[in-house]
Amino acid sequence: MTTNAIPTEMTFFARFESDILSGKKTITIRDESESHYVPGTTVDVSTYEDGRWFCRLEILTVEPIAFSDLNDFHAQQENMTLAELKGVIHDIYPGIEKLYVVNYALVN
Ligand SMILES: CC(=O)Nc1ccn([C@@H]2O[C@H](CO)[C@@H](O)[C@H]2O)c(=O)n1
Repeated sequence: MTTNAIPTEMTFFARFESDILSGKKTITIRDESESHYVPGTTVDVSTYEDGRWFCRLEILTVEPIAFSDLNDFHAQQENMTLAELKGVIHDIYPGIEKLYVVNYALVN
Protein backbone atom coordinates (compact mmCIF):
# COMPACT_ATOMS: atom_id res chain seq x y z
CA MET A 1 0.00 0.00 0.00
CA THR A 2 1.21 3.50 -0.75
CA THR A 3 0.21 6.71 0.95
CA ASN A 4 0.16 10.10 -0.70
CA ALA A 5 1.27 13.11 1.27
CA ILE A 6 -1.04 16.09 1.51
CA PRO A 7 0.29 18.82 -0.79
CA THR A 8 1.73 21.86 0.98
CA GLU A 9 2.77 23.86 -2.07
CA MET A 10 1.08 25.28 -5.17
CA THR A 11 2.45 27.19 -8.14
CA PHE A 12 0.78 29.78 -10.36
CA PHE A 13 1.92 31.48 -13.52
CA ALA A 14 3.39 34.81 -12.44
CA ARG A 15 0.86 36.76 -14.49
CA PHE A 16 -1.85 35.76 -11.99
CA GLU A 17 0.00 36.92 -8.88
CA SER A 18 -1.61 40.38 -8.64
CA ASP A 19 -5.15 39.04 -9.12
CA ILE A 20 -4.57 36.47 -6.36
CA LEU A 21 -3.09 39.00 -3.94
CA SER A 22 -5.90 41.51 -4.57
CA GLY A 23 -8.58 38.87 -4.06
CA LYS A 24 -9.92 39.15 -7.64
CA LYS A 25 -9.04 35.52 -8.43
CA THR A 26 -10.43 33.07 -5.88
CA ILE A 27 -10.30 29.74 -7.71
CA THR A 28 -7.90 27.76 -9.83
CA ILE A 29 -8.78 24.91 -12.14
CA ARG A 30 -6.37 21.98 -12.23
CA ASP A 31 -6.14 18.49 -13.63
CA GLU A 32 -6.25 15.20 -11.73
CA SER A 33 -2.54 15.34 -10.86
CA GLU A 34 -3.15 18.57 -8.94
CA SER A 35 -6.51 17.64 -7.42
CA HIS A 36 -5.22 16.31 -4.12
CA TYR A 37 -5.34 19.53 -2.13
CA VAL A 38 -7.21 19.12 1.15
CA PRO A 39 -9.84 21.58 2.43
CA GLY A 40 -8.74 23.20 5.68
CA THR A 41 -5.04 22.91 4.88
CA THR A 42 -2.74 25.78 3.91
CA VAL A 43 -0.31 25.82 1.00
CA ASP A 44 2.73 27.97 0.24
CA VAL A 45 2.31 29.62 -3.14
CA SER A 46 5.11 30.51 -5.53
CA THR A 47 5.50 31.46 -9.17
CA TYR A 48 5.81 28.61 -11.64
CA GLU A 49 8.47 30.38 -13.68
CA ASP A 50 11.05 31.15 -11.00
CA GLY A 51 9.76 29.60 -7.79
CA ARG A 52 9.37 32.95 -6.02
CA TRP A 53 7.13 32.60 -2.91
CA PHE A 54 4.35 35.19 -2.80
CA CYS A 55 1.59 34.11 -0.40
CA ARG A 56 -0.13 31.39 1.56
CA LEU A 57 -3.59 30.13 0.63
CA GLU A 58 -6.10 28.14 2.65
CA ILE A 59 -7.78 25.46 0.57
CA LEU A 60 -11.56 25.82 0.98
CA THR A 61 -13.02 23.25 -1.44
CA VAL A 62 -11.91 20.93 -4.25
CA GLU A 63 -14.69 19.87 -6.63
CA PRO A 64 -14.69 18.05 -9.96
CA ILE A 65 -15.78 19.99 -13.03
CA ALA A 66 -16.01 18.95 -16.66
CA PHE A 67 -14.39 21.35 -19.12
CA SER A 68 -17.73 21.51 -20.97
CA ASP A 69 -19.53 22.54 -17.75
CA LEU A 70 -17.37 25.62 -17.09
CA ASN A 71 -19.63 28.65 -16.85
CA ASP A 72 -19.65 32.41 -16.29
CA PHE A 73 -19.49 31.98 -12.52
CA HIS A 74 -16.17 30.14 -12.81
CA ALA A 75 -14.91 32.85 -15.15
CA GLN A 76 -15.98 35.57 -12.72
CA GLN A 77 -14.06 33.84 -9.93
CA GLU A 78 -11.00 33.78 -12.24
CA ASN A 79 -11.44 37.48 -13.11
CA MET A 80 -11.76 36.52 -16.80
CA THR A 81 -14.41 36.09 -19.43
CA LEU A 82 -15.55 32.52 -20.01
CA ALA A 83 -13.87 32.56 -23.45
CA GLU A 84 -10.59 33.70 -21.88
CA LEU A 85 -10.81 31.04 -19.17
CA LYS A 86 -11.50 28.26 -21.65
CA GLY A 87 -8.58 29.46 -23.78
CA VAL A 88 -6.21 29.50 -20.80
CA ILE A 89 -7.25 26.03 -19.67
CA HIS A 90 -7.06 24.68 -23.20
CA ASP A 91 -3.47 25.96 -23.42
CA ILE A 92 -2.43 24.45 -20.05
CA TYR A 93 -4.42 21.20 -20.24
CA PRO A 94 -5.10 20.49 -23.92
CA GLY A 95 -7.84 17.94 -24.46
CA ILE A 96 -8.44 17.30 -20.73
CA GLU A 97 -12.16 17.12 -19.91
CA LYS A 98 -11.95 16.03 -16.27
CA LEU A 99 -10.84 18.99 -14.16
CA TYR A 100 -11.09 20.22 -10.57
CA VAL A 101 -12.07 23.61 -9.16
CA VAL A 102 -9.92 24.55 -6.19
CA ASN A 103 -11.45 27.39 -4.16
CA TYR A 104 -9.05 29.16 -1.80
CA ALA A 105 -8.70 32.15 0.53
CA LEU A 106 -5.68 34.32 1.21
CA VAL A 107 -4.01 33.71 4.57
CA ASN A 108 -2.67 36.85 6.23
C1 LIG B 1 2.15 24.48 -12.90
C2 LIG B 1 1.20 25.57 -12.76
O1 LIG B 1 1.56 26.59 -12.23
N1 LIG B 1 -0.04 25.36 -13.27
C3 LIG B 1 -1.05 26.29 -13.31
C4 LIG B 1 -2.31 25.84 -13.69
C5 LIG B 1 -3.34 26.73 -13.73
N2 LIG B 1 -3.12 28.03 -13.43
C6 LIG B 1 -4.24 28.97 -13.49
O2 LIG B 1 -5.41 28.47 -12.87
C7 LIG B 1 -6.56 28.87 -13.62
C8 LIG B 1 -7.30 27.73 -14.24
O3 LIG B 1 -6.47 26.79 -14.75
C9 LIG B 1 -6.10 29.80 -14.63
O4 LIG B 1 -6.10 31.06 -14.06
C10 LIG B 1 -4.71 29.22 -14.87
O5 LIG B 1 -3.89 30.05 -15.53
C11 LIG B 1 -1.86 28.48 -13.06
O6 LIG B 1 -1.65 29.68 -12.78
N3 LIG B 1 -0.85 27.59 -13.00
